[in-house]
Amino acid sequence: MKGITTSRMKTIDENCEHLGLKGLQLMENAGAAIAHEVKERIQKGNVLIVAGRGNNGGDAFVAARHLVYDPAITVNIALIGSASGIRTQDSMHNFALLEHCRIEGFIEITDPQQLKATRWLDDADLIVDALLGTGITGKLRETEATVIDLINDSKVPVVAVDVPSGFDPEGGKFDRSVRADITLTFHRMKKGLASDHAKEYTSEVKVINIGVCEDAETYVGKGDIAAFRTRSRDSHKGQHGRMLIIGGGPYSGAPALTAMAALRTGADIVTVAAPANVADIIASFSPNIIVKALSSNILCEKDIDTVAKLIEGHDVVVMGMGLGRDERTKDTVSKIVPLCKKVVVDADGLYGIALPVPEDIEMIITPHAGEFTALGGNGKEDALEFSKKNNVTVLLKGKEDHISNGERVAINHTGNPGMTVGGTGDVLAGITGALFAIAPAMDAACGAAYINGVAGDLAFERWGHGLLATDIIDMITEVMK
Ligand SMILES: NC(=O)C1=CN([C@@H]2O[C@H](COP(=O)(O)OP(=O)(O)OC[C@H]3O[C@@H](n4cnc5c(N)ncnc54)[C@H](O)[C@@H]3O)[C@@H](O)[C@H]2O)[C@H](O)CC1
Ligand SMILES: [K+]
Repeated sequence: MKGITTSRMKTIDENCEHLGLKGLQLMENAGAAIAHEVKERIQKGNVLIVAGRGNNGGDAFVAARHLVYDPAITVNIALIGSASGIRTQDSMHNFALLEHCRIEGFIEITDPQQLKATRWLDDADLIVDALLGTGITGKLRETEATVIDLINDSKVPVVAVDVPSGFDPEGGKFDRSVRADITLTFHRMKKGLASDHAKEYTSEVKVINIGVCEDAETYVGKGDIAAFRTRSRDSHKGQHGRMLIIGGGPYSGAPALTAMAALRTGADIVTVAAPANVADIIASFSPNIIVKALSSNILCEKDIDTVAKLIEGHDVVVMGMGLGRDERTKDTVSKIVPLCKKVVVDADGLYGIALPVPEDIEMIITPHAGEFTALGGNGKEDALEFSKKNNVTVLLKGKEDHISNGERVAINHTGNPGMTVGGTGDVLAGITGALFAIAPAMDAACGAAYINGVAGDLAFERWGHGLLATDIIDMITEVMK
């Protein structure tokens, strides 16, 4: 079973919040499950909870409240750091409730020797490891590392909360980690726990349902763009994506819309390679767009060397809009795809690609229903199978967009009927390419569908059915705030 990444889990958490399912509710379910597991393992005795200052610790504070309800169980809590340093509201909330419970002993640890001095490790019948969960970042700090060694040296059975503390949820190798008898991981298997070296750190893993509603996982929500909204202060030019658009010919507006949408989504550099007859028109739309004129008035074989050189200097290619469907153009598109690392293909470009996509190319296609059928797709229910079979991420546009990378399907239900106006597909392709330059295909396609739809909804509020594709572009930054 492939596990999910921490960022995917964060997205689900944020989508839960937006659906009205609070983190505190999820924490309560997580903590109750921990308490249940502890009781399965010891009917009576001493439980030592080793807690960190994040939500991993918060889960254990809930478990403590549930456990001490049973007079046969005593609970001692060792918190790494000070209670005033508890980092999250949910964890602090559950810590405060412990004032009203029969907790045997509580200590704030700044020096691991303090834990040794309590002898709680010697007297414990079971340890709940709630030091660190998916919030671990970078090299293990000294206090935590020594406490982990003390836990392992104690030989006391360990129930790990979400992931063994110190273990990398993403599957990398960290220097030290708790060795658990069982790990209770919440909602979905984590990528690291599905890796073959996980066995060294936990004898068993149980996936615990904590009541996440399905739509938080299936529907694309604000959580799906969280990663795109923050920017590190020390960003440098080009870090947020250099995009090459190959478009235009019979049409000139389409690639310009794609370019402006990409810039508004945050792409640093956008170059449009367009047939000579429309190059100046596209350049005239905005000084923000770099335009390279190709050889004639349609994309053709003679342009391949020029395009190949341009591809080298960009992170992602977006191809198709406004190209027209001349046989020479379709043939040239099929020859350009193998030169790309990451490519978004839309509109007329879809008539030139060969499926399945070669393994070494990451492709997102953004067809509407008719284009999907022309590619051999069989309606929105086929998105998962089609993407798996063809090694392509599909953003199938419709009243609800269906997005799949062959592993899962996401549904975007933002957007409105006003968006049938020409050019919205060009805008979507530009947003998709800008995100694809800095994120995996599925995250980029989901994020783009959401941003495009919400920007369209904001434009609808302002202009109703009279909204234009350029209005959607103007709303992109509003959505990404
Ligand atoms: N839907 C869910 O998945 C739920 C998850 N829950 C639990 O939440 C944790 C993740 O919580 P988070 O606050 O993000 O972080 P952690 O508690 O895992 O860790 C942060 C904590 O650890 C310190 N820290 C970070 N890196 C290091 C390091 N290298 N060395 C030492 N210390 C480090 C940091 O300072 C913080 O204090 C998840 O695992 C679940 O257990 C929800 O409660 C339920 C729903
Ligand atoms: K843990």
